[in-house]
Amino acid sequence: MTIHQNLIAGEWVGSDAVRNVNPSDTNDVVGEYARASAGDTAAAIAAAKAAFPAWSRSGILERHAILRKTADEILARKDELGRLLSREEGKTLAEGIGETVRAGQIFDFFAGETLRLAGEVLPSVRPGIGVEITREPVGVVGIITPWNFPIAIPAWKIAPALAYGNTVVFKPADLVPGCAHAIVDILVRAGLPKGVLNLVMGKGSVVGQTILDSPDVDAITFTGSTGTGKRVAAASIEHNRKFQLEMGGKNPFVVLDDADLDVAVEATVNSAFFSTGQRCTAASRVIVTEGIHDRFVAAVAERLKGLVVDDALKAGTHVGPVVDESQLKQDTDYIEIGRKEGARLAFGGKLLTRGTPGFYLAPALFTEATNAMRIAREEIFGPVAAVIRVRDYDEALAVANDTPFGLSSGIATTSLKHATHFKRNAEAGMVMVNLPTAGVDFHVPFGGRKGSSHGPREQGRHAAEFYTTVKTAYTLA
Ligand SMILES: NC(=O)C1=CN([C@@H]2O[C@H](COP(=O)(O)OP(=O)(O)OC[C@H]3O[C@@H](n4cnc5c(N)ncnc54)[C@H](OP(=O)(O)O)[C@@H]3O)[C@@H](O)[C@H]2O)C=CC1
Ligand SMILES: O=C(O)CCC(=O)C(=O)O
Repeated sequence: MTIHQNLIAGEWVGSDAVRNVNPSDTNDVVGEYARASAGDTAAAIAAAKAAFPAWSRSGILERHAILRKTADEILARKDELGRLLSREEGKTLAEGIGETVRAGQIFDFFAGETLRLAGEVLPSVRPGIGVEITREPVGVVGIITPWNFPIAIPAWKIAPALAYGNTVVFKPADLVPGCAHAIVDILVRAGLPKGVLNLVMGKGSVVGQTILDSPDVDAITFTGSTGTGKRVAAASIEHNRKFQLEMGGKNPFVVLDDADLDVAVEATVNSAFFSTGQRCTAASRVIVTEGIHDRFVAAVAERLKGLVVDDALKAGTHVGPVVDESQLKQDTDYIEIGRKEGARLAFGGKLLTRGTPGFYLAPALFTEATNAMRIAREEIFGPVAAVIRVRDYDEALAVANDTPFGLSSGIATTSLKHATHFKRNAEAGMVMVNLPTAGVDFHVPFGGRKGSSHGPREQGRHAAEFYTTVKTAYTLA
């Protein structure tokens, strides 16, 4: 089997490789991927540092052409790349192709941003002096990504980093090196100069930690768990570098008595269970007012009965497997915790056997949960949701906001008054009305509040805030 190598200073290197398997069928080896050492990672950082002066001064047309070409190739190969994604991560083929298209659109968007770079010219408060405000690249950006969006998250970090003139050391999650390798290969063939983008696949404790500890990394953008996020923060403060964190969520979806039942059920099932619930924007707390509660729970259970949990690549599968054994254990441990806490398992929650050895779990719906239970407070990151019964809108809003997290939140209602009030008062970075909490646009800001996020927003033109640094220049006329 060919080894997919790391890219350091423009050279594909590495012979120490591991096999990556398909979570739908652990007998299926997706590929062999090189593992970078701490020394390889240091070499990648040095290469990015050496490439920075030239790349930061490169023409915007060159950057535009490379990003545009990358977008075109990703979009042209969406079926093949989407299939690779589903094979290594376990989301369904439709979800894998959808995510690949989103990655192509992100590269396209940031290709356009290179042509829209702008500054400001202002008069000084002192007569006879001019003031210019410009944005400059930050330097070497360390990009550390999770396994749950193996192509979209790397795309929404790599594309703006390069568009604004930074160089990159990219460390993808160990579970999903395939998509990472594929997009780096596309970018290099699109004409990226040597050293501008370096790929270091391997373990977080080795590769990731080397990036965190390096004084030559000027900024780190991270998506993943709260625990690792805190390490990124501590190391970055130590090195006085810029950092941006996207971490967990415990997102609420509120269903009011006046909701359209079909809309509420569809949004809940999508939010909680699609992509196997493995989205930081997934709704895992469904907060339902008394008047609709029983009808709503019955309708959700009915809808869940119709969901096919099976091999991600099979036609007709609605929910693929959990990503690996350790995440499956985390999910089933929490299902047991929920039972012991006194919540009622109204649907699913059992391990499933399919035609291939994979990590299959029936979507689990708890009812009679309270917001104090661990299943309502801690991120599970699987197809597990808890319904919490409340009296009215005011209590629903209070429960929705009673969480250490603040990424996304949603409401199902036909009341303009409640929708408007919820949009203004939900303590979250993103609010959805009659829509799932997950599944966001690629051209607008993405991010949260409280324990979910730190630093400037990702995506859209707001991404410039993290990937550039502002300079104010004064000139005596
Ligand atoms: N909000 C989100 O989008 C996500 C949240 N999670 C949450 O995190 C839990 C665990 O998932 P997991 O993938 O282990 O999350 P991690 O936070 O461990 O992984 C995210 C990234 O950080 C890397 N990493 C791990 N340790 C270090 C370190 N010491 N220094 C630098 N980088 C490091 C990982 O590498 P490697 O893969 O090699 O370990 C990976 O690339 C999930 O169950 C879920 O609750 C997970 C993924 C996404
Ligand atoms: O909901 C989405 O579209 C994005 C979710 C995401 O970025 C995540 O789960 O990490």
